Amino acid sequence: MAEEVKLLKTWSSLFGLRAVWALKLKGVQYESIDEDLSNKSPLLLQSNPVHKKVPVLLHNGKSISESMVIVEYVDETWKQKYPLLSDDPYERARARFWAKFGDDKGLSSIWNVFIKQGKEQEEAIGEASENLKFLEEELKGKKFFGGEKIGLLDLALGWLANLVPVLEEIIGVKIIDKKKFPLLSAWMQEFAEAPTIKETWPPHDKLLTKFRATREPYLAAAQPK
Ligand SMILES: N[C@@H](CCC(=O)N[C@@H](CS)C(=O)NCC(=O)O)C(=O)O
Repeated sequence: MAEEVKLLKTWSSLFGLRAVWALKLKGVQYESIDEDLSNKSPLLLQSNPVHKKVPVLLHNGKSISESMVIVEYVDETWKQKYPLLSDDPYERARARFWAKFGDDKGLSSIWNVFIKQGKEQEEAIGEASENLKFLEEELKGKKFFGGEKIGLLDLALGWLANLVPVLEEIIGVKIIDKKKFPLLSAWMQEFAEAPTIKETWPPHDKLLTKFRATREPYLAAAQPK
């Protein structure tokens, strides 16, 4: 029986990209369905009734939500090609730990650099740098977080390579400085240049427009009344 694989996402969702990358690295054929998040489809509401968010993977009618859950599901379901996690339980645990760290601490600290200004932004830069130092350390002796090739943790942290240069351009502040974070900077380049990643990278100009608009309400709220 032919498999039915569908992915609900948006063009700009960095979480959605994790699922796209996992499916593409595995060579899984799938139908991509772009959602309008201002008018969510009945399919999205039915398949992710708890969070009502993209991405959602639909595999032979079963729905799987949360990007990193999807990445692991894809890895376990299409085992033969391109394993995303090591066979070693300790390595697997580390990859999952840093993936969670990236979402829990990394993303929010970098987002704060983007939306804050003045002293608050300086504090956020300090916090983001402390978090980035851990990731720089994790890359020692490796080309990718997964070792010689892209693995689960690279997909989890792909937003760093994808989003941070856009945010930096908008605010005119360097968050991942080459001198301070040479390994992370080299990784960002290697990751972005990998064929599967490059072909799915959202257009830079479109991201700039989207994130400029996303920042506007934060700037307006900071204006003295
Ligand atoms: N933790 C979720 C986050 C997903 C998420 O935040 N998706 C956003 C798009 S980037 C969304 O669907 N937002 C719609 C909403 O919040 O109503 C994951 O990893 O999948």
